Amino acid sequence: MVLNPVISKLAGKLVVLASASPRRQEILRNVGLRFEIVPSWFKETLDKRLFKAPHEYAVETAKQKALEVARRMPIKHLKTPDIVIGADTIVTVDGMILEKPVDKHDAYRMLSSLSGKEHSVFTGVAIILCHEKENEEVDYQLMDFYEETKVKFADLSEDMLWEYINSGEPMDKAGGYGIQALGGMLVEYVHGDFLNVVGFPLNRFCKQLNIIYNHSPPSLDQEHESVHPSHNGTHATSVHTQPSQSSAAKHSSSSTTPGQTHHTPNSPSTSPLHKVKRKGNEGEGSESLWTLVDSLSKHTDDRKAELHDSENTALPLTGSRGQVIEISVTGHEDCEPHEEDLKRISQLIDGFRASKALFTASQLRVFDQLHRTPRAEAAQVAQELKASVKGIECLLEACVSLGLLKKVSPGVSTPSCQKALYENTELATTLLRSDAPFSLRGHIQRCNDTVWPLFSHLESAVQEGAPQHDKAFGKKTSKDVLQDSSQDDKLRFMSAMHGIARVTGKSVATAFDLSCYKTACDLGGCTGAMACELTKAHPGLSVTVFDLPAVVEKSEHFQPLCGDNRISFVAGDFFKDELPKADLYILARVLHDLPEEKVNILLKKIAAACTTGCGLLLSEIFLDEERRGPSRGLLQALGMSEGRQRSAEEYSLLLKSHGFTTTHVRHTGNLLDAMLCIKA
Ligand SMILES: C[S@@+](CC[C@H](N)C(=O)[O-])C[C@H]1O[C@@H](n2cnc3c(N)ncnc32)[C@H](O)[C@@H]1O
Repeated sequence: MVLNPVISKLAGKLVVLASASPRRQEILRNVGLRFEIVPSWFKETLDKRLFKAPHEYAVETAKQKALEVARRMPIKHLKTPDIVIGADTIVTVDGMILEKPVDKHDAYRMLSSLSGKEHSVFTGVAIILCHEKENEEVDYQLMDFYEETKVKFADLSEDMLWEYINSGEPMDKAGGYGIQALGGMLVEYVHGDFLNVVGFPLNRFCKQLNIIYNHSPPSLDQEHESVHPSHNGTHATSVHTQPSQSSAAKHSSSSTTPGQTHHTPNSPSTSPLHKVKRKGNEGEGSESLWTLVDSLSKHTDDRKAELHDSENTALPLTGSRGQVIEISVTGHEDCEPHEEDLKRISQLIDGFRASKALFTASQLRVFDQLHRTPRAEAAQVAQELKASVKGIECLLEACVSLGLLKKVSPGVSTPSCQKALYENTELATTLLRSDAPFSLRGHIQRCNDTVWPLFSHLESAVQEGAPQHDKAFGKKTSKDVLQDSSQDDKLRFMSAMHGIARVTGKSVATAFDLSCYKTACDLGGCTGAMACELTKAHPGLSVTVFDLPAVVEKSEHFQPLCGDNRISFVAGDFFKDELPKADLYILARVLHDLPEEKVNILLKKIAAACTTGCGLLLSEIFLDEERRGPSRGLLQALGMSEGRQRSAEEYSLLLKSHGFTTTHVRHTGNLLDAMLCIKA
């Protein structure tokens, strides 16, 4: 077994995986490799047309990813890794390279092109060894390889395709499928390394590591080892003793950004900072390839220039194996931030101002006032709202810039001294007026009154690992805040829930065919907004809204919502009381807020109340598998006291542990996603 000796050689070394893919992380973790994860900033934007074969593209992308991290770490993280691993997986069919789909239609295009056919999955892997020298320069040596696996898909019907796409699984996967999960059902056969399809060719990687650590790599002064073609045809290399330039290197040099000077032997550098040569030389029996990639000074002056390179630039490092490559890196240039990055960061910095401007306008009822009296001057609005003209003028202008209000220019015939007039945008009319059917005013108020104070103590919340209810409200937990709240506060809470349920209810209620169910029970159904959408969408369904007595008592404030006599309210505590009988239970925005033990108590109770075939409709924000988004879920988690946000897969596993099988997952595109599970 090649792995164990390699693992022990890696002990104590800083191994870095330049990939955020949880699948790659899992594969490597499962074999006991200890590593840090530093996702690469290199964007996968190399021009595919410039590569003769698809695997060259995958290998080049893997190299660029690994190199970007290897070069960034000494500068940004102030530590030099010993080894950086980069990988890129692509799917090819009919001469096309398929990466990750950008949206559902792209996923459809990809999956339908794979239907009934054999395709290839290539993973390019780059291993970069970093050698820190005494003068604080870092030298990099590169080894790369790729693995090909053939996969055949069954014929996929339209229904199957869409069902799979709507599961959300295709979105972050090369070729639009994940063989290790639901996508496995689409596959007829796999020829080659299965893990290569998952995202990392482990077997081949271990062999390469074995070559690195059990045959010592060449010193930088030595001639470098060369490669032989591998037996499985996945890796064809040749040995060159003469300098030559590969097509990939030629092409990628054309993508060099202004300010950089990357040179191949055919275009020597005029002012190289580092000039590095690699010589090809055949080494008997060896399978390794070493490329001296680059030297990078850690001195401060050079850092700026190197950062500039490291952001997302395709460096023409190597061509095909065994060729002489020269690289020169110009330094001492100012690192200009990208325009996009500046926009993004200033949006984030100003985000709190925008939120607070919206909260204030909503609180002062600016949108209600402009609905009553559209096209009003700031002074008029100020007078009605009993606020200062100066303050209201600033607020109205800010709201215009945020797209909440429109500023109507005085007409041509009106005197130029006439003041600007303000009116609601459509967004304000639909969502911000307090009497709009889909008003989010209650939710906005709650954000202002409850979330804002909590977030102003975020630093201590993060330091202590707990939200700061005591600092913000003088109460211990969110439950205490709710319990001790006045009748008005309770109504406000319900109004906040109501707004979100109104805007999301239809997407959730229509996400699945529920025609087989006759009775539903919405546990924690609050004002009955979801029940209303469910009865509208499913004419044969009656819904019981089950909530705490204090909530049910006040539900009449929100009635009649849709005047349907198929909706009834039952007061109770779902942890203590018997649950109303139903053949479909609904849990919308309940589980994420509960501590694990309470989640299990509740699910156990529901499972006990269910007979076989009984449904459970869950509606929550589903995080993506890698927990990289959506940010509204992750930001919400920052202020949560007891619960946790989960991915669809995590919910699915949780429900499975209580005897429910997930049949459908819908990323609705609305604020909440949905999952339908059946009691097995
Ligand atoms: C976050 S709100 C969600 C409301 C609604 N499902 C929605 O999506 O808009 C949680 C709801 O669960 C209710 N709830 C909390 N604890 C409960 C309990 N022990 N028994 C019954 N309902 C409860 C709350 O009163 C509240 O209406």
